[in-house]
Amino acid sequence: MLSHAHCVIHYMIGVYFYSKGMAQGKEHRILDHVLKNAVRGDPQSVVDSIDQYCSQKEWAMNVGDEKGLILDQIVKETDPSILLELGTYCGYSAIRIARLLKPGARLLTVEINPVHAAVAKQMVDFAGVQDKILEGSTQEIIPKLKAEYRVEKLDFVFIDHFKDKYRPDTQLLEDLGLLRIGSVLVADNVVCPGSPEFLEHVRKSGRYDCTNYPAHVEYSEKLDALEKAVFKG
Ligand SMILES: C[S@@+](CC[C@H](N)C(=O)[O-])C[C@H]1O[C@@H](n2cnc3c(N)ncnc32)[C@H](O)[C@@H]1O
Ligand SMILES: [Mg+2]
Repeated sequence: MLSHAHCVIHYMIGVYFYSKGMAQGKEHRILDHVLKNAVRGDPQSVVDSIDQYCSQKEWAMNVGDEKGLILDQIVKETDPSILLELGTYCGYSAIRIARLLKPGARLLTVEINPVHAAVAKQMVDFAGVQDKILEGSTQEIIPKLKAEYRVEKLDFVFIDHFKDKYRPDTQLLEDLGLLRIGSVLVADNVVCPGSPEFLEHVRKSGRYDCTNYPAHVEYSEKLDALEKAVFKG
């Protein structure tokens, strides 16, 4: 059994680490790195700074620089006005996409974890982009997009949250009439960890034109891919 002295020592060690910021999670350490090293109002420097930290210090589940370049290319080709992201995490991909958007375009991004959403809000604010972070689950927020967030149809959707939610959330977007002919869905991690039900749906339902973009898991050499699925109606 721990003696009282042990407990006091434990507590003092805890206070020491907390005061040094070491009790914070990885997401706060990524944010601290950005706040110290990137330039306020410069989204490219925020993206670069996150990539630098996560490739050199601590791995994190941002889409990353390699798949990010493919994502950039698809966003540029699509030139979207209304965008939805499923899974914000620290805001990396939301900032990456936002830096390519024309004035007046709107990106809404949904995050279920309040710690991630809070970090992303500070990251987006520091980067100086206009992304709107909606805190809650995609299943709860997607049905509110039309009435509460003035979304008629989505031009672009980046799907990067829990892999078993890719297919039901895609079907929810279809059922609620949020997709138009030509809406572009881009799904991350379709190889690793993979989302086979989603791939089967977009490739076999006859409702999408699909393209696969092989790449690697962020900050690693493990194989992964993005899937682009263009809605045909
Ligand atoms: C892979 S990370 C997103 C990375 C981000 N797109 C990027 O590239 O910077 C997945 C995020 O989705 C969130 N998430 C998982 N399931 C969700 C759901 N059903 N609704 C909203 N967010 C969800 C997780 O909390 C996590 O922060
Ligand atoms: Mg991902």
